[in-house]
Amino acid sequence: MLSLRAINQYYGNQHTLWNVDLDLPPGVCTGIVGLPGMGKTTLMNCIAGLLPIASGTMVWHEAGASPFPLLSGGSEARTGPGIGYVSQDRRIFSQLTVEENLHIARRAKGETSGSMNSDIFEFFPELYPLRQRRASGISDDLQYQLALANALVTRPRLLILDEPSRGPDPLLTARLAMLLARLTRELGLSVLLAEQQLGLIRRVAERFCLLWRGRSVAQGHVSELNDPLIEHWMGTASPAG
Ligand SMILES: Nc1ncnc2c1ncn2[C@@H]1O[C@H](COP(=O)(O)OP(=O)(O)OP(=O)(O)O)[C@@H](O)[C@H]1O
Repeated sequence: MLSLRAINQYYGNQHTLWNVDLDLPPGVCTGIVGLPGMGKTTLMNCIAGLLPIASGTMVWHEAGASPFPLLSGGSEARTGPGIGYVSQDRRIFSQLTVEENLHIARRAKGETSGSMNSDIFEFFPELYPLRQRRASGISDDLQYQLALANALVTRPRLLILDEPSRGPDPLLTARLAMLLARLTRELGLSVLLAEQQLGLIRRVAERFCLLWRGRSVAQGHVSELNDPLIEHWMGTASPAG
């Protein structure tokens, strides 16, 4: 489990994350919700090691192992427990083949063994016959699957997905829900998903964290993400407090 405590982050003088606490248990998908500009991507980038944190703690707990603090460096330090990240722009190499993309993803995480890990195709069977195809020549949906496969090929313990529904042909609700259910249930993966589409959050997430102006203002089981709460923090009216 990853435990965040009192995380603060600044862009220059702009205080962007304010004392954020969050636990990401194994086998659970947690949805980060909030209006645009509330800090979802910033929080994910901090967890992934792509942005520095001003203060707070971020500790990985694994059964039978010593707690592993994640704050000692940039993204390299996050490779200990293993974090896979699919950003809004997906980051695949479009001129390379599907197989070459997976190979580079493994090398980028320091895995040098020559054989391709075929297990990944169990989760993405549609990519298997396309192994030698250039990524630019496959559909948007399959490109998103490839970005997911790249993030998962080194078997991370935490998967972070930033706004998967933003793509032009999104791998949407039903398929993403099925995939995340398998990843959490079969692999015990922790999943953190930022998303403005509440329908997707309700379908795939078990827990939620609602951000408002960089503060975690509500957390709980996704069944508690009810209309009054959403209206209060994501409606047109300005919330009090
Ligand atoms: N690189 C940056 N430099 C300065 N300010 C930034 C930077 N990136 C984001 N911000 C600001 O930080 C705040 C949080 O932005 P962030 O992108 O994390 O929000 P978000 O909830 O992910 O929004 P969206 O849903 O639009 O992606 C916003 O006020 C944004 O303008």
